[in-house]
This record gives sequence, structure tokens and C-alpha cells, in this order.
Amino acid sequence: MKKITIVGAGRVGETTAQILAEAELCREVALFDVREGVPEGIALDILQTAPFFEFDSVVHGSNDPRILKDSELVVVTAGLPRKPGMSRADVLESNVRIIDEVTDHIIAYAPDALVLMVSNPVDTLTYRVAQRTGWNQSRVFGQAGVLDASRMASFIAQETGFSARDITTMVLGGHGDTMVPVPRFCTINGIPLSYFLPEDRIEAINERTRKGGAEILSLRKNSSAYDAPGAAVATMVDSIVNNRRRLLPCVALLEGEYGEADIAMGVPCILGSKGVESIVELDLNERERTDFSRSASAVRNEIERLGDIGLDTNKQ
Ligand SMILES: NC(=O)C1=CN([C@@H]2O[C@H](COP(=O)(O)OP(=O)(O)OC[C@H]3O[C@@H](n4cnc5c(N)ncnc54)[C@H](O)[C@@H]3O)[C@@H](O)[C@H]2O)C=CC1
Ligand SMILES: O=C([O-])CC(=O)C(=O)O
Repeated sequence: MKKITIVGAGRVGETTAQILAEAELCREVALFDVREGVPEGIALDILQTAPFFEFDSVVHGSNDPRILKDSELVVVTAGLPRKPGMSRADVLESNVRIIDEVTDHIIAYAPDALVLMVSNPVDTLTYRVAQRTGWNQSRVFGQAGVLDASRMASFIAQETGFSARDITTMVLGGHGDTMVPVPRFCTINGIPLSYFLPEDRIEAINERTRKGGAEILSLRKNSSAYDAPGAAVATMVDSIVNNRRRLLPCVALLEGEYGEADIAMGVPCILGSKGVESIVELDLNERERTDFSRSASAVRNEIERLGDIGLDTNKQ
């Protein structure tokens, strides 16, 4: 891929930019942020790691949204992170205004790009971007499940003492307290998780996964997570730019899949060069279905709050 722009040169944006450049996932990594000098400074700092990591990707930054021009993919990390004690939904009102502005820049300067949303609450803001752009399911999607699944895998690795590499996990639903880890679809090198861990330990891991973001926030105090989130975004970008067509949980717009429509939330997707190529519909059991629809209700409540904010588009 020639050019990827990261909107929001904060902690997640910077971490993502470093990984994309290091892995040469595109020729040009652009950083856009409203903080004066910051995107330029971060770009320069990352560029100066090129001799160590031996990459040729170019990194540059600007406060001018025209930097988005010619991007094939835009990763959106702009917006407030929550503070300890808050839920992700608590930053909805602040972030929707930022995301509306960012969306208008994308429409104006990168009208053919794919959009990978990261800003929280990510399900609702992915939905918002899709509404404002009018773009389809394949082009507008978000990151949540890749991170949640990696958290779950690392907890399983800690619990079993086995290599995290052999652990495959699946987390569906909204990226909030109602997220749905699905241990039935988790394996250790193909062997079901239940072969290694008793039910109560699996349940404890599910619960820790649901609270994974809050756990880090409570420890780091003045920052939510950004190392694993950056790596999760880069994993999705890699599947897109290399057209790997990996099966990854993504925040996707549902159009009847899983019995839901007019909503965006985490489901397994095939992610390739055109974005979300398809949604994989798993045959959920009764408990998983109940948990999934509870999670959908939580996301829907957030989406309803958007109604008060109004979608007065300001397409340039
Ligand atoms: N989906 C996920 O799994 C995750 C989502 N997040 C979310 O990502 C977002 C960013 O988190 P951090 O990087 O830690 O925050 P941060 O505060 O370090 O960075 C946010 C950046 O957005 C910029 N920004 C604000 N308004 C802007 C605008 N109109 N245009 C361009 N840039 C603008 C700020 O200047 C700042 O540099 C938060 O909403 C956070 O909750 C964080 C981790 C994981
Ligand atoms: O916890 C937060 O607010 C940031 C995030 O989404 C995560 O780390 O999962």
C-alpha cells in the first residue's frame, strides 16, 4: 500500500505509526493531529528509528487535513481516552464531535479510502462514521476484538504456562463491559481450551478479558492502553495491505447478520485488501446468543444517544 494516514497523533496513534513504519506496511505513513507541532515532532522521532529498524517507509505529520490526500487507508485514533472510573461510553459526547470533524476531512481529502476506527466508544463511533459518510460495510470498520482476543490469549498463556503463540481466541460483541469472549471457539494448538482449564478458571479469564482495558487504566492511571492496541491495529492493517484475508473479529456494520441490523459491533470478519470482505456467522449456542444480544442492546443504547447530537453533515 502506498499511503496510510493516522488521524490522532496521541499514544495509540504514535504506537501504531511506529509499528506500521517498522514493518514497512506502506511507503508513506502520515500523521494528522490538531496539536500544533506534535504530529511533525512524532513523525521525525519515528523516522529517526529507521537506521535501527532498517525501514524505508517515509513518516510525516501535519496540522493540515490536506495531509490525508491520496490515503488508501485512514486509521482514526483521535479523541479523548477515558479516565479511571469512567466507561468508554462516557467519552461519547466529546468524541462524536471530534469524529464528525475528522469524518468530514476524510470525505473531502480521502474519498476512496478504507476507514479503520479506533476511537472510543468504538462500536458507536464506527456506526457514526458509516452514517456520515454513507460508505458501506466493507469500507468502514473498527478495531476492538483483535485486542480483546489478544488479552484473553495472554491470560490463558499466564494461566496454563503455555506459549501465547499457540493460543487462538475469539471475542465478539461490543467493546465494553458486555463484550462476549467465546471460550468454545478458543483452542491451544487446535485443542479445545476446556481440555486444559476447568470451567471456573475459564470464567475468571472471560471476566478479566471484559475488564482488560479498565485493568490497565487503573494501573497506568493517566493513560489507557496503547501498546497492545497499536499492535492490534497493525495486525488488521497487515491483513488489509497484504490481502491476507485473515479471519479476525472486527467492529462491523451488521445488515441482518447475527439477527442484528443498523448497528456496528464485533463479529468475525474476513479482512482483505477491500476491507471487510464478509462476515462469518457462527452457530452460537443459547448462552452465547443471549450474551451477544445483551451486548447489542448496550451498543444500541449508545447509538440512541447519537440521536440527541444530530447528524448535520458538513461535507466539504
Ligand atoms: N478500540 C480500541 O481498542 C482502543 C481505543 N482507544 C481509544 O483511542 C482514542 C485515543 O487514545 P489515546 O491515543 O490513548 O489518546 P491520546 O489523548 O493520547 O490521543 C488522542 C489524540 O487525538 C487528538 N485529537 C483530538 N481532536 C482531534 C481532531 N479533531 N483531529 C485530529 N486529532 C485530534 C489529540 O490532540 C490527541 O493527540 C481514545 O478514544 C481511546 O479510548 C484506545 C485504546 C484501544
Ligand atoms: O480501556 C480503554 O478505554 C481503552 C480501550 O478501549 C482498551 O484498552 O481496550
